[in-house]
Amino acid sequence: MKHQRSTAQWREMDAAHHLHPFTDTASLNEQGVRMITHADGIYLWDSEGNKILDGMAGLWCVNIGYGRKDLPEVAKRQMEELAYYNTFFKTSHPAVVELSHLLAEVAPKGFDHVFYTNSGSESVDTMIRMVRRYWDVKGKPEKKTLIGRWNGYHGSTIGGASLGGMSYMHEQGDLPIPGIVHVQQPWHYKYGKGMSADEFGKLAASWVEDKILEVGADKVAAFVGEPIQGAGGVIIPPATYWPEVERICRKYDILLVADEVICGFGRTGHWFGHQQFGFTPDIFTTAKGLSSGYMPIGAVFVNNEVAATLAAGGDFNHGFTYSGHPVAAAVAHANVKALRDEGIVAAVHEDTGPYMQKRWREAFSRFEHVDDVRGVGLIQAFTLVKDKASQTLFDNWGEIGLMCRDIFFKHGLIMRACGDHIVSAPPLIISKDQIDELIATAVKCMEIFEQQLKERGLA
Ligand SMILES: Cc1ncc(COP(=O)(O)O)c(CNc2cccc(C(=O)O)c2)c1O
Repeated sequence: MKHQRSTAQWREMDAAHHLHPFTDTASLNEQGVRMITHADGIYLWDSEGNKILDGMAGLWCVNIGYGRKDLPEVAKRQMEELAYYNTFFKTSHPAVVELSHLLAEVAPKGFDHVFYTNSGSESVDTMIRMVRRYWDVKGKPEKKTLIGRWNGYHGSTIGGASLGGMSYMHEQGDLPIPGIVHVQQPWHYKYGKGMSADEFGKLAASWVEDKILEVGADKVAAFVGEPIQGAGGVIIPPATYWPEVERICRKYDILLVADEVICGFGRTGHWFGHQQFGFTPDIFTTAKGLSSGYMPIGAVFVNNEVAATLAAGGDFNHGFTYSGHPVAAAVAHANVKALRDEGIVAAVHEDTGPYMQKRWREAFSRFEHVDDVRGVGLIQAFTLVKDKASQTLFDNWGEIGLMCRDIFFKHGLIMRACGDHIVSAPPLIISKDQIDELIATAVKCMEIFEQQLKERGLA
């Protein structure tokens, strides 16, 4: 597409009008934005013609890869046929019905009902309201408290940001709202020194039981967690953690919610992350991979018992103008159908996922300032450490991570620094050759990074 402006003009206009998310606007406007103009497969191009390997699938969301020809066609046809109608007041439309039917097919058994939103945050806030409504209908209205984890991420709405455990978000806007509490995250490397993975998984799960007893089981509505904490730095719990959390939730009659916004739709090699970890939630929230980012849409999956309970309560007074938006639903349907029928999720499980995990561990375990090299499917990470032998982290958590991320960016590779964790979650269509390309570039960058650490006297 011929662009009518120069990068400089775009930068000037962006600085003049555009407020960016999670951004120090003044600092950004000093340097100017990078204008991403188009993308294909796993690659992006900026307005200067630079080609970039997107090791983060946008924001963990472009599962099907960029540049699909089918999805725009589907959007065009749907927009021409029915660009919008709502799903309030006893109305529906073919696109959202077909999507709902397909989602029930790919969801685990017993999840036949979905509620639609426009984002992960809206899915989380919908879940909060659903959970509290569920207990109202059950005649236990005092069961209102939700338990999340420190360093969990559940979005930026008041509810999502409260349920998340990012203190720097709580400080802005007087969060968390009442009725939301947190337990420590199941980060073995930091909190389980000297313990086996199995032992630490059980210990971390016991923190949930401690919190339930502290609040009072009769007051606790749900426990909410990401199967793998994404924005928190790809914190992968030990195998014993989630089954133990599920046992505890069943013991105290507390709903178990999985936030699958990142882990959902094939990221771990399973359709949903909870299947990777062998637990069954009552509700799970999704967005991102549902449409691969081609259209904003989220969906809350509820099991049949929760659905029946909500239905028994009459009107559930919640919903959005664009809940089940026809174009978003049609695109999501085509996306999910392709993830299934093109064998993309299956390939992550059987082929590219194991390949990535093998190459990732081989490539990064040898670096002096890298430890806890980890991953499953096509979500992987490692932690930058000051001293590997003593498992000592760097001071000023996050500074070193940004330094490392900038080196990747300079060499045409997008990886994410979450604190001093370096994480990657590429589009699920990445080939083995492209995995080799990602790893080779990242290794070169890590060599430069460790050289810079020495030159700056940081290690
Ligand atoms: C687990 C989880 N739950 C909810 C949300 C909120 O989704 P929306 O953004 O669509 O409202 C998320 C989103 N995750 C997310 C969003 C933006 C940036 C980053 C990052 O890692 O930099 C991560 C998420 O990862």
